[in-house]
Parts: sequence; structure tokens; C-alpha cells
Amino acid sequence: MGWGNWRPRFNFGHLKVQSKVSVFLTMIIIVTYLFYCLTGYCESLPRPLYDQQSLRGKVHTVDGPVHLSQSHRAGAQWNISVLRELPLSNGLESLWQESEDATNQRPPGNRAQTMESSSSSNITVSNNFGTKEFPQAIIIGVKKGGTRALLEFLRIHPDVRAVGAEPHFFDRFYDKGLEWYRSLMPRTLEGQITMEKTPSYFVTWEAPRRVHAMSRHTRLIVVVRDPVTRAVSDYAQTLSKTPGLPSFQALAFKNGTASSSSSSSSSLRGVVDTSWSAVRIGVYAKHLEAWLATSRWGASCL
Ligand SMILES: Nc1ncnc2c1ncn2[C@@H]1O[C@H](COP(=O)(O)OS(=O)(=O)O)[C@@H](OP(=O)(O)O)[C@H]1O
Repeated sequence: MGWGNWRPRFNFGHLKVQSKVSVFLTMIIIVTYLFYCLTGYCESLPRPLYDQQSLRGKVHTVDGPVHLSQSHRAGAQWNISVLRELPLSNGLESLWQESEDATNQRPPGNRAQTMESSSSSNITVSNNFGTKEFPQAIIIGVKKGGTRALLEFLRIHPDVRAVGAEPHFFDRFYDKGLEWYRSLMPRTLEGQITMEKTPSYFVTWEAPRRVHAMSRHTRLIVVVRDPVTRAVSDYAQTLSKTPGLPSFQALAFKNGTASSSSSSSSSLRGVVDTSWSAVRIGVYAKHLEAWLATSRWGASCL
């Protein structure tokens, strides 16, 4: 009887040890599962906009360091570490989405559709941060002066956000209204600057008054280039789109020649034709006067 009682007790004890081990293993599996679930969830949370912009800065900074102000240095280092974690594709796709809107000149309704489609395609970054503001600075010209290069250099800075394409609001699309114009702008956080560039503003006579009506505090940036080289660049672009265009000389001079032969019957020979747009744009002083005549800009034009 004694042995009989002892054996079952021994077996029960053995089973208890086994169940303890299995409970322990089950707990390890559950904890591991929970750990992976939680880390996976964190990965899918939207990143702050500032992180995303660091991607843009990183991608474009191929020639050397960007000189950030003291207040941005800590943030810049933090962004670099974030960069290693983020998949490039997601960040960049969403980052350029707003520029794409401007590129396609979409009205605000279509823009909303684009944002919806990005969320439905499981792009995890959010482009709802910040607000759309009118540009505080506009590169108004000159055409073929290197305006694209300047804008791209400026937008490397994380606090500069710019429309990718030329909005042409103050010359072509003014009748669409200011709200349409603002809808083209990228979202910005406090302290960030909104910019755009449309070189044809410089030679649009209504543009100074229109920009001033939007805000008299808007900073204007004009990049100038040797007017002859600029005209040649302008002509080359037109020629590439218009085969059969008359020669540069034929267009640049009245009567189509630079020669001022004394035997010529025409007194117009050798006179530059300022009515030709490639030349007219290069008469910088004339256009600049129109901008400077608008009160405040007399002092603050860059
Ligand atoms: N950093 C720098 N310095 C000087 N010149 C530069 C610079 N970057 C671009 N470029 C030249 O600028 C020309 C393009 O100017 P834009 O960007 O203003 O063209 S556009 O008006 O937007 O079409 C174009 O000139 P061309 O090559 O003669 O056509 C560019 O080569």
C-alpha cells in the first residue's frame, strides 16, 4: 500500500515539472510575439515631418555639407540617424508628392484625391503636417539666369520648402485666385519658409502690383546673367523647340545684321532689336524699375 501510494505521487510531481516547463515556454513565445507586434506597430507610426525633410536634404547634398544655423545643428545630427532607419522610397515619394501637385497644376480638389490615394496605398508617412502658406520669397527672374539651380540649392536647407514646378500665378493664372495659388504650396511648419520661382514674373508688367497685393512683405530674388549670354541661352532653348527659327543674328538686329556698313541705305543696320523677347528680357534696368517703383521693395529687393 505504501509503495502504491508513493508511485502515483511521484508521477504527479513529474507531470507538474513538465507543465511548468511548457508554461514557461508558452510565456516566452507570447512575450516574443508581443515584442515583435509592438516593434512592428511602432515602425508603422507616422514620422515627424522634420524627419522626412532631412531625407530631402540628404538626397540633394551631394557636393558638401549644408551650413545650418546653430539652432538646427542638433536636429540635423538627429535626422541623419533617422535616415538610416527609414526606407528611402516611402519618404521620398511622399516628400515629392506636394511638388508633383504643383507640377501638374492641379486644382485643390484633385490635390485632396492625391492625398487620399497615398494613404490608401499604405504609404505610412503623413503629409498632413503644417499649413500651406503664401511664399515669403519668390525668385522672380531672370529667365535663363540660373533660377532653377538657385532654387534647388536653397531648398536643400530643411527650413526652405519650395514648389517644384513654376506656378506662373502672377502672369498666366492670376484669374484662378489667391486660394488656388496657396493650394499649390507645400506644407510648412512654423519657422519654415515657402518659396517658388517663376522667371517670367520679372518681365510681366502686372506682376509687381499683384505680388504686392498678396503681401508687401514678400522677398524678391532676381538672378541676373550677362544679357548676351542669357539671350543666346534663351535662343538655344527656343530653337530646340522650333526648328527652322531664323538665326540669332537675324533676330537680334534690326534688318537682320550687325554690320553697320556706311554704304548701307538702311540706318537701322547694327541696331539691336529690343522688341525681340530674348533681347528685351535682358534690359534688366527697365524691368527692375517697375519692381522698385512698388514702394517697399525699393529697400528690400535682394
Ligand atoms: N550655378 C550656375 N551658374 C551659372 N549658370 C548656371 C548655373 N546653374 C545653371 N546655370 C545655367 O542657367 C541656365 C538655366 O537657367 P534657368 O534655370 O533660370 O532657366 S529657366 O529660365 O528656368 O528655363 C542654363 O544656361 P545654358 O546652359 O546656357 O542654357 C544653365 O546652364
